[in-house]
Amino acid sequence: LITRRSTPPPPPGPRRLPLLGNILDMPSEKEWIKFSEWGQTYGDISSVSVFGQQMTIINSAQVAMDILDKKSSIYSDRPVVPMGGELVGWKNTLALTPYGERFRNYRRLAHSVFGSRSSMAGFEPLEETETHRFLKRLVSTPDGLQDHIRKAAGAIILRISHGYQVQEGADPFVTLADIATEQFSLSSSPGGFLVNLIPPLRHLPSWFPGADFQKTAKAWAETLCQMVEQPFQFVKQEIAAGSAEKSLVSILLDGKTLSPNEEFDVKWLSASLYSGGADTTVAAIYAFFKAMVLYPDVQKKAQQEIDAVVGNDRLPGFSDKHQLPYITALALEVLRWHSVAPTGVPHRVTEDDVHEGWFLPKGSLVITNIWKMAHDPRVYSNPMVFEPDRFIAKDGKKPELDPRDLAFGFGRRICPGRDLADASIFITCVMTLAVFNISKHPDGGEINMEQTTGTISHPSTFKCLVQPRSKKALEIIQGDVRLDACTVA
Ligand code: HEM
Repeated sequence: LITRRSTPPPPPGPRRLPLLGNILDMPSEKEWIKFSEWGQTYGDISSVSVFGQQMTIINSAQVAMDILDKKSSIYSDRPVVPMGGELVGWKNTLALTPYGERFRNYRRLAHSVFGSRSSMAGFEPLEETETHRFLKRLVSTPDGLQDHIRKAAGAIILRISHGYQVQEGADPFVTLADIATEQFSLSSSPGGFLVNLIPPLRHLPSWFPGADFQKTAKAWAETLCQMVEQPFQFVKQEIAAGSAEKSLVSILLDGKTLSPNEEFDVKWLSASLYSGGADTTVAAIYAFFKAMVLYPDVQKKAQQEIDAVVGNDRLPGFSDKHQLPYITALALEVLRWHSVAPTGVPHRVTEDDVHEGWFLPKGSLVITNIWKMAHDPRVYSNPMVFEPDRFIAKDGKKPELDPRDLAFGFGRRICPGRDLADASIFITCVMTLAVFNISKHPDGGEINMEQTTGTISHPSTFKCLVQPRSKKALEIIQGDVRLDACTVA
């Protein structure tokens, strides 16, 4: 007699066809919309099967915490990405590195340098300096808003990771990193390369018909290598010359003799910050500008708070934050209103698990629908509206859920740059609003809440006017940039 222990069912979801599973149900873009519909139909935890692989979709922050935080020891691996991860080599960066020894080391190192609010405080002068430079670029060429945001985000990350100060105009490291990041995005998308859907293809030699991707992989691996190597060598030279600014790399290298393995970790971890932190911050800051165009009353209220607390004869800084509750709430609302990483980054389960009666097999993926969590009417009132007041307790009403509890992901893979992102968003909002008015461009047309598809999603492009608030504001922008060296304890 054969007794078979029956396996519990997978979480509910659209009907799976024999062989095909749910391939035909899968959205080709903006997955978060379809995933939200499945949430409505099947509940906060649902699942589909694609090429025999189960994908469990979580539509509520509470469920994500119950699974990814509380059972983090088995929910912290990443999927294998044949093209981007294996062939091009991005699996050496933190975001794609498998759960294991190297992963733990990366996280430990990252935490030691900027993993807490207090360690981040050492980078605040640098954030203020780079943001002031951003204001200067903006006043001289307001039409270049998107480029200026990108430059400022890259400048902050490269200073924190490598103590490198970007050049005005085209900067070689920023250009290189942006090319590599674009190649990452292309090489990790499931639809972009067949080898990502049919992994055994990765063993085809490059001369084989249809295996052109091998040549592309080689070229992109070279770009990635340059992106990792060049800034790292820069720090080594600076240390040798005695002129290194404090940065993640200089702190971890200075005065120590590292084994090749340890050096590998410092090198790849530092490069991981740019790919994880530049484009994400850009998307959030651009969303801030869009929100200010769409919500002039919010802008006015924010400026009134700055004027009352800071006055009009200096730029605000981090030291003013505790007196600026509305701006603090506004920065949180930026994070909630526009989901930078709408479907997070997939986690991979390393052991069979049963959650509330549903089966999540070893090797299956878990996707967090962060967009839905941030726009869930059960959690946020009028979720599509930009409304900072939701985060301020008033008349006995408690503030709504802090979006930092969901926007940065979950469990042991939670974004290690969250305090840095938080700081960058706050300082850009407050410094910009202190000296600029942001308004609709006369030939800007209709502005909507559209956002681009992809792991990192940007607000759709729009035109706006960015004008100094007064003559005095212009003087402040054009004043000297405080050149505080970074003071990392
Ligand atoms: C608004 C800005 C940002 C948002 C919304 C954001 C969001 C996220 C999310 C959702 C994840 C995936 C978490 C998970 O797997 O559950 C993540 C991972 C990551 N983020 Fe961020 N992030 C931001 C800024 C940054 C910054 C500034 C840095 C670097 C300094 C950074 C570095 C990383 C890295 C390296 C990972 C991979 C972590 C791992 O796999 O262990 N991020 N981020």
